[in-house]
Amino acid sequence: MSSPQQIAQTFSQALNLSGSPSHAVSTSPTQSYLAQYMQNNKKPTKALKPFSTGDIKILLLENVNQTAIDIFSNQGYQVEFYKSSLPEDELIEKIKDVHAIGIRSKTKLTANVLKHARNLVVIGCFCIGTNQVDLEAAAKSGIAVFNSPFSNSRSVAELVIAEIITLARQLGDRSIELHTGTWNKVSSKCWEIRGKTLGIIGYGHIGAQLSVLAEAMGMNVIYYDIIMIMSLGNSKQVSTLDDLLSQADFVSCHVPATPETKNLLSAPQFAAMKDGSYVINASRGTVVDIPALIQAMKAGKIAGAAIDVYPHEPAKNGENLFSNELNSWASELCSLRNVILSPHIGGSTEEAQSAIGVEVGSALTKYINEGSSTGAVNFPEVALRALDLDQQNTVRVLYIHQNVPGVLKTVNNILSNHNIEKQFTDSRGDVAYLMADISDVDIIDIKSLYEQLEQTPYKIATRLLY
Ligand SMILES: NC(=O)c1ccc[n+]([C@@H]2O[C@H](COP(=O)([O-])OP(=O)(O)OC[C@H]3O[C@@H](n4cnc5c(N)ncnc54)[C@H](O)[C@@H]3O)[C@@H](O)[C@H]2O)c1
Ligand SMILES: O=C(O)CC[C@@H](O)C(=O)O
Repeated sequence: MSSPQQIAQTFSQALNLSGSPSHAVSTSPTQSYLAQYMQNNKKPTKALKPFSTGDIKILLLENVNQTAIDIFSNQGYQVEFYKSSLPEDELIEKIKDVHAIGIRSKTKLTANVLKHARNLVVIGCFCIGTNQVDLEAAAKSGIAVFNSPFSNSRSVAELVIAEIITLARQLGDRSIELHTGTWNKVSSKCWEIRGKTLGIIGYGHIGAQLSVLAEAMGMNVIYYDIIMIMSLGNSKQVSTLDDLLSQADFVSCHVPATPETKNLLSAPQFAAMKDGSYVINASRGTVVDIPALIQAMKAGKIAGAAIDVYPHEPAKNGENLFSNELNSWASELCSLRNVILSPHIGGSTEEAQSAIGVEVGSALTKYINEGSSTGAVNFPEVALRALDLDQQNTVRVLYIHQNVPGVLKTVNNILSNHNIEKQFTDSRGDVAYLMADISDVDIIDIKSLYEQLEQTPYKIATRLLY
């Protein structure tokens, strides 16, 4: 029979974190098991404990809200926080060791950046848009991505209402004039919004909210979307973008950044709009072709525009929009009358940011602690009831793998010496995710289980929670 010292050595090897595979999250619990074992030379009654949350490192960029920092700190995670995004070389350095990263819209998590992330298990986009992340590269590396699908929708819709009125009344110009002392009391080409038609492109969370607010103010609402969507109130879906452009006095974009929505509004679309109509873009900077908009405004076709998002946005506050040579149109746009420019603040309210912090912070915590991927945008959605910590010697197996035949047979064979209490598996594209709670697991089994799962040819990432 092995002496306690021999067993201690075996456990230490199993635990050696420097040699341990990147997705294993376990340190002190097993050490405490070991201590008990060495004292008594018999198995402790409660051998396995959850991994130590103090080992989890989280990198938060772009001034993610305090509510998220509080959630992570309360878990005991190590949190590193930055107000702005980071240049790519610094990001690559920082991302190497962290288990989770929280970003907003500026940080580009490309395949090149992600390939340096040795321990990363999850990405939190503390916003709606996820176009800044290479979602496929993340999934193929076993990294789940979460966002906040609607916590800032109302804030964006309210900003757009403000912009519609501001454009209709040329309020921005009057304010700029009076800031330099010029009194310019005019009513020519200033309108009420009551009775005017708002055309919404993209009738999702934001478009639908906007529709309700606009109707409450007496506007007629039409919308265009690539899918059939139930209209709210008296709004009406039109079947083509041209239908919308030819009828609307105000056109507001609320679509995601996709190859199909790149330059969705460009010269031909501006030409199809009503004379003297207005353009609003608070979606993504790729959706409206700004040089074409400038030409349409100079020609008098478009009477005003409100732009909140840009193709190349500064990385932090204080940086100049004009200094990026890719924004060479910026000074020409600024010289035009009745143009409202805002620095991507559609979702920037206290209410939205704190709700997003709670929502995404909680999703990340659930994924790290329990493996639950419900709500992930790039990943199979898999969840089991929380691991029953009072149950003896139970381990949760999280196994992310290629979606190919034969995996379940192999994995269940590896687990077959244990009681599989519950199991759930699902796939999305090329990636599948299996979660199983197994009991009757001795601490010595854990290393062996881990190694066997890691050696399977389809493995993307393995985590064992206990
Ligand atoms: N300015 C900001 O601060 C801010 C804040 C939040 C969201 N956003 C952006 O707003 C956009 C919309 O957000 P949401 O929450 O309403 O999204 P959503 O997914 O709920 O709705 C988007 C809608 O656009 C439709 N759509 C997609 N492609 C289309 C196309 N080619 N033509 C017409 N319709 C199309 C979809 O079918 C969907 O109904 C996103 O890009 C998001 O990133 C910006
Ligand atoms: O807060 C941000 O940076 C992004 C806001 C918005 O564009 C979103 O996608 O939710």
